[in-house]
Amino acid sequence: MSIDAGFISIAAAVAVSFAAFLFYKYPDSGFLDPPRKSIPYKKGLPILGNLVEIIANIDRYYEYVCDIFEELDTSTFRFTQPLLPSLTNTVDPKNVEYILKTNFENYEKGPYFNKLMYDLVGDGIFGTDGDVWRVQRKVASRIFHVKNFRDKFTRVFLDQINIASEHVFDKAAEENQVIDFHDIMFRFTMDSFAQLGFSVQLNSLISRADFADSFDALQMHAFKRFMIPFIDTIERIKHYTHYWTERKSIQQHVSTVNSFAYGIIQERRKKDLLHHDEDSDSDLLYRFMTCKNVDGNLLSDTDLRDTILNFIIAGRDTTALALSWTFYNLLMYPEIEERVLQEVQQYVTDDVESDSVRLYEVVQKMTYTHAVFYEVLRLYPSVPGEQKEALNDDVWPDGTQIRKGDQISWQPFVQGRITGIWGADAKEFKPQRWISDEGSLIRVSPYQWTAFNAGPRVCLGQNLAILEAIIAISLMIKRYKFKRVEGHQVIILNLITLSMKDGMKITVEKRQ
Ligand code: HEM
Repeated sequence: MSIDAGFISIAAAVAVSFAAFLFYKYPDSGFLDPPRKSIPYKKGLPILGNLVEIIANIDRYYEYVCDIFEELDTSTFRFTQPLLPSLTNTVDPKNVEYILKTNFENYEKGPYFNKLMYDLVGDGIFGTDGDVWRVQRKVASRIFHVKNFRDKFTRVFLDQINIASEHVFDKAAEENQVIDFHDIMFRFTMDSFAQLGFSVQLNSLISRADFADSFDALQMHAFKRFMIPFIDTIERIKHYTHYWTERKSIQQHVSTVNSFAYGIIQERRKKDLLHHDEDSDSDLLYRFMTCKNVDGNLLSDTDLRDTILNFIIAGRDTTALALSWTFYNLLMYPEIEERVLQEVQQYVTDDVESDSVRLYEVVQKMTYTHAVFYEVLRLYPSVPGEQKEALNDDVWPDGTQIRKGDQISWQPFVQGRITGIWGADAKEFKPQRWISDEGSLIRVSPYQWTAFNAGPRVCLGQNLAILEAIIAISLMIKRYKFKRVEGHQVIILNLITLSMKDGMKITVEKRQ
């Protein structure tokens, strides 16, 4: 035997022994991520753990997680995966309360989350912790007061629905067009938030803004980063090959959203030199342009870009999706649609419809419509899953032992469908469950119904979103009868938000 052949034989024997050792050490879990005694886990492949199954189920990720909770009959379990941090999932409201409130200081978004989301959220409110987060939350919270809700925000929503009526729905009804309701809702919430947050008239309801596609592509990429190792390398290769394809690379999408955000900032800087007006002197952008950061300095354009993009994620996608899933359910259940219509006709009379202050007052009284919206967010929460990082070892109320650096996750989507939490009819759409025998809305613990998050980081726009949704539902249902398009299926698309794969195609009829 030559020296080379001998060397190859030895190397092969070492490799085979090492592989056998890995198979022995990780028979059903990920490399370097063995099971732990205190936490049930989902058995997977040797060395690869759950990685392959997760990738195979990526399009139905939260339904897949729901299946595992049911299969293992547990309220907490771990995935094991090679090359990714340990991930523990829980649906137990006591654990969720502990993570979000009782031991809030121990659970941060953390550097891992921030790194994966950085292209999109930068150092904005969604990706940061500690003082940097606290300052942004305080500044932003200044716009959420009753006077703004009543005198400004309601008017904006009314104006934008009127634009949608004139430019989209009336036209679709007259020309018997098929339109994508999901897309229209994204344009409605985008234009509404741009107007109330940045005093910008985007008019994307009139013609679609190209930045929206880039924004969506970046969200899809960020979601995949949590699930697929080396996704950035794959994207980098695509970046160098994109000249031969039609598709934009991630870097190009980043430039598109950046130009959009910097454009808004430049316009405002120019405008402020020329004149002041009541709206832009008190809006969100103004508050951030005039505040000081933790170092006592005014925010840079990069900080302002992060603010704009974070609030667009917050203000556009979440509410657009909630509205899309609301009409999806109304079209599925005509008897529920009929009850909403009756309530709307009772409260939103023609004179109320043209008076934003009265509209603001009456929508607060519409119990059934609120119940429908809450039920939608129980089964179709706009943010289906959440993730944080443990700063120190910890023990959860159910005894789960968490280690420093672990990623932990709770899923509003899964929590909403668990029979142990909501009863045997958990998966059924029943708005009535939100209404007490006395006819008032039932308050459910925010650690059980986590659609708006809870604790110190509860959604800052919760009341704004509910107001916007109830107004939009009321005006659309009062004016139009939407119809599903035969043969078109609405399919869940899991991103960071709960989207619709091919949108929701509808036709429109005007109501008399
Ligand atoms: C149906 C609509 C909405 C839903 C379901 C929703 C849900 C949520 C959830 C789950 C979070 C926590 C996200 C996380 O920390 O990872 C959140 C945070 C937040 N939301 Fe909303 N949201 C909605 C609408 C809005 C709107 C319209 C705004 C407008 C300003 C908004 C502003 C925010 C902000 C600023 C945060 C960050 C809070 C913080 O970290 O301190 N949201 N929202």
